Amino acid sequence: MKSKAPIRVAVTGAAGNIGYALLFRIASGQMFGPDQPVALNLIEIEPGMAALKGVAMELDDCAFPLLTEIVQTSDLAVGFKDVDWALLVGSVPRKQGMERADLLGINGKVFVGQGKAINDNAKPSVRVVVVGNPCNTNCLIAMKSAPDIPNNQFFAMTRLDENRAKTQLAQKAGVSVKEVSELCVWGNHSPTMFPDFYNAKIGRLKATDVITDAAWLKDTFVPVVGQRGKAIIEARGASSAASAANAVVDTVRDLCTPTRGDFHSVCVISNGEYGTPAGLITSMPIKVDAIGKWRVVEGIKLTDYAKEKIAASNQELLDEREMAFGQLGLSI
Ligand SMILES: NC(=O)c1ccc[n+]([C@@H]2O[C@H](COP(=O)([O-])OP(=O)(O)OC[C@H]3O[C@@H](n4cnc5c(N)ncnc54)[C@H](O)[C@@H]3O)[C@@H](O)[C@H]2O)c1
Repeated sequence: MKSKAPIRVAVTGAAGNIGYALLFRIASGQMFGPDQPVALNLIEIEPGMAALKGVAMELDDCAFPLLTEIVQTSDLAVGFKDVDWALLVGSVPRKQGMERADLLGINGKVFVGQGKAINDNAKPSVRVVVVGNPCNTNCLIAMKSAPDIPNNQFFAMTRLDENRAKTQLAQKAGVSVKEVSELCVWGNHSPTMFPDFYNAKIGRLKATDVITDAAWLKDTFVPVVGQRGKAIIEARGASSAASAANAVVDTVRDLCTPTRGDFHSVCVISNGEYGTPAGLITSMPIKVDAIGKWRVVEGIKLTDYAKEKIAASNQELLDEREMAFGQLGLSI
């Protein structure tokens, strides 16, 4: 049988913690399937190139049958050349004394450059998933900087938040996590996100009929999910890496696969669905149809409490956009 043409995947921040947990899963076939060859374009900034060489050596040493090529570069034009997917993981971390606005401005510049390079070098069908924080606003900036690439090919990641939320509900209910479905995380990938427990299901039941402790849902579950990243840093001394990489695999795989059953949370361009401000990259429930086109799931009923929480998270995104776009001279 003739083998398929490789899918070319660019990963920025490839020598970082998430990169180290992600690349081996892509190369082993967990993202695109066991018969789909992949080529990896690994992108780092200059100081990361030596470590990247070591990562590439380890990829070689795995002798992955599906891995056809490894490109190592700090040149964005080379890194994004002809890619089918651009996974934007690298990002400048917030340092002590740095204001949120400073972080938005510094990363904003990075994502302007990456957006332009994707626009000019990637395949027109490229799909872009932003992981590096603040991922929603970084994604919006990359999207604005890539005017030739349709807006619906840009995504930011809240799947880790969804996975975290599902496990919290499963553990509270004493059931397997596979029993938990229809749990959308709405809004910004930040502590303001809202994991919608009202519409979640546990088995065939409403989650709120299984977990009847409303105070726990509002006052423990929601903040635990929102603060989980911080709790991991406190426990591990480093931020979530393997679980974040796992969520990247989940996100891309589910964007490539027609959805059977449950929807998933992905930050996408809003067209005003559910009252979200149009033009933002915000997290909503997504399904993919038989020809691979994604759409926001319609008809979900939101409680007033949920609407309030989602509006607050989207307001944070509007504020981030204003701060970042002002500094970068981008227009809304
Ligand atoms: N969306 C999510 O759910 C989620 C979850 C966890 C982490 N994150 C974010 O993912 C990002 C990466 O996390 P990590 O733990 O791998 O960080 P890390 O610091 O271990 O690695 C980041 C890597 O990116 C590289 N880098 C920095 N700027 C770059 C640029 N302009 N181009 C290419 N490479 C660049 C660095 O050299 C470094 O190797 C962080 O912003 C983190 O906050 C997001």
